[in-house]
Amino acid sequence: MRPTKGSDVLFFHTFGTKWIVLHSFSSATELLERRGSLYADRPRFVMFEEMGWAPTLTWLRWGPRRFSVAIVLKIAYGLDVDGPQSPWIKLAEDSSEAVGKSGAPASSIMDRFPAARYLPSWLPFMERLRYARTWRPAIEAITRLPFDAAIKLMNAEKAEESFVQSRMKIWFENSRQGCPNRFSLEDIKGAAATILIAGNDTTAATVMLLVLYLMQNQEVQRKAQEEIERIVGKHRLPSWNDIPKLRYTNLVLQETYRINPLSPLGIPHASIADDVYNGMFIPKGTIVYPNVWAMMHDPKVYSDPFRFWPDRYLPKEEGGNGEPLPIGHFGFGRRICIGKYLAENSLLIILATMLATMNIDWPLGPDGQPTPFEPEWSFRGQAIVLPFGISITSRSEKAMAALNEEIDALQT
Ligand code: HEM
Repeated sequence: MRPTKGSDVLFFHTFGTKWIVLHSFSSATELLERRGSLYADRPRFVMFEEMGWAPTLTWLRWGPRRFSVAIVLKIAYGLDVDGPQSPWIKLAEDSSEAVGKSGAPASSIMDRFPAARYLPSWLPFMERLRYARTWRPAIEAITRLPFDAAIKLMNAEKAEESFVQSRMKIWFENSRQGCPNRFSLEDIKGAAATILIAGNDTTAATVMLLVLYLMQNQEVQRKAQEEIERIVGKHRLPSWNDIPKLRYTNLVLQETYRINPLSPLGIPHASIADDVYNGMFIPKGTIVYPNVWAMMHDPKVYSDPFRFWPDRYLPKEEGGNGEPLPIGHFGFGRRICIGKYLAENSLLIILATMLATMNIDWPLGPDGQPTPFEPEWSFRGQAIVLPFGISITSRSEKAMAALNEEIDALQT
C-alpha cells in the first residue's frame, strides 16, 4: 500500500496483518457502502471466541449465515421480564458489562496471533485472556438460558410467537422430514442472543447519554419541551403518530449520536478481495476500521464539534448552521446495524416521554441547589457514560398520571 499525502486513510502493518482506518465520511462511504460487497467480511475475533461469543451474529464472517439478518429483528424468545428482580435483567446486565469493557473488537494479542489463546492466562501480558475467561460464563449464560426457557415454553405449548419459536419450528419440521437445515441450533441461539445483547445494551447506553445531555444543556431541554407541548399538548403522553412531527426532539437524538458515537471505531470489517482506493493498494484480508469519532468531530463538517448543539442541523434561516445529520454511528454498508430503525424508534419514544413528563437537572448539593459535576466514562470498546446522579421533578400532574397509567397497564 502507498499512502497519498494528506490522505483520509491511515494504514499500517503489524506482524503480517494489514489495517486501515478511515477518517472521513467520503472514504467510509466509498469503500464500505459503494464497494460494500468487497468489505462485507469481519476479521476473526479470537478474544471474543474465548469469551464464548462465537455463534453471535455480529462477529460472524460474511457467508450463507447472513440469512439470519433478515429475521433477527423479530423479538427473540417470547419471554417476559416480570419486574425489576427478573433474572433476565441480571443476565443482560452481566453481558453488557462484559461487552462494554472487553476492548476494541479484534485488537487483542489473540486476535493477531490466535495461538496466543493457548498461553497460560497468568502471564502478565495476557490480561485480555484473563478477562475473556472471567466473563465467559456470563456470555454462555445469555446465549443458553433464555434459549432453554423458550424451548421449555414451546414444549409446554405455551410459547408466544417469537424468533426462536419460528426458527425452531422450521428446524424441527426439516429434521422430521429428513431435509437439510440451512441453519444450525447454534445459529438460532446466536442470532437470538444478538437481539438481546445488541439491542438492550446499546439502547440503554444511549438513554443514559440522552439524560446526561439534557441535564447538561438546560436550554436544549426547554426548547424540546416546548416542541412537545406544541405538538402533543400537556394532557397525554407522546404517541407513535407524534414522532415524525417532533423535528427538534429528533435533532436532540441526532446530536447525541454525533457527540458520542457508542462505537467510536465502529466494528471492523475485513476486505474480501484486493482493491485500489485513491492509488492505494488494499490487499484482500485487510482489517478496516471506520473512525466514526473523527468523522463526527471533523471541524470542517461540524462547527465547534464538541459543543452539544442540536440547532446546528437547522437551516441558516432558522438560526442553525445547515450541517449534515451524522452517519456512521450505526456502521456502514452490508454490515450496517440491522436494529437501527428499532433502536431509533425506541429512543425517540423514550426521549419524547421523558421530555413530556419530567424536568431533568443536576443533582442537588448539600445547599439544595443543582450542582454540576464531571461525569465518568468508560472507553474500553464502547464509549459509555458511567452511572451518575440526577434530580428529576415531574412536569405536569396530568402527564405523570398518564405515565403511571401506562406503567400500570404494562404490569398487569
Ligand atoms: C443506539 C442503538 C444502536 C447502535 C448505536 C448500534 C450500532 C451498531 C454498529 C456500529 C454496528 C456495526 C455495523 C458495521 O459493522 O458497519 C452494529 C451491528 C449490529 N447491530 Fe446494532 N446498534 C444499535 C442497536 C441495535 C439493536 C436494537 C439491534 C437488534 C435488535 C442491533 C443489532 C445489530 C446486529 C445484529 C448487528 C450486526 C450486523 C452484521 O454484522 O451484519 N443493534 N450496530
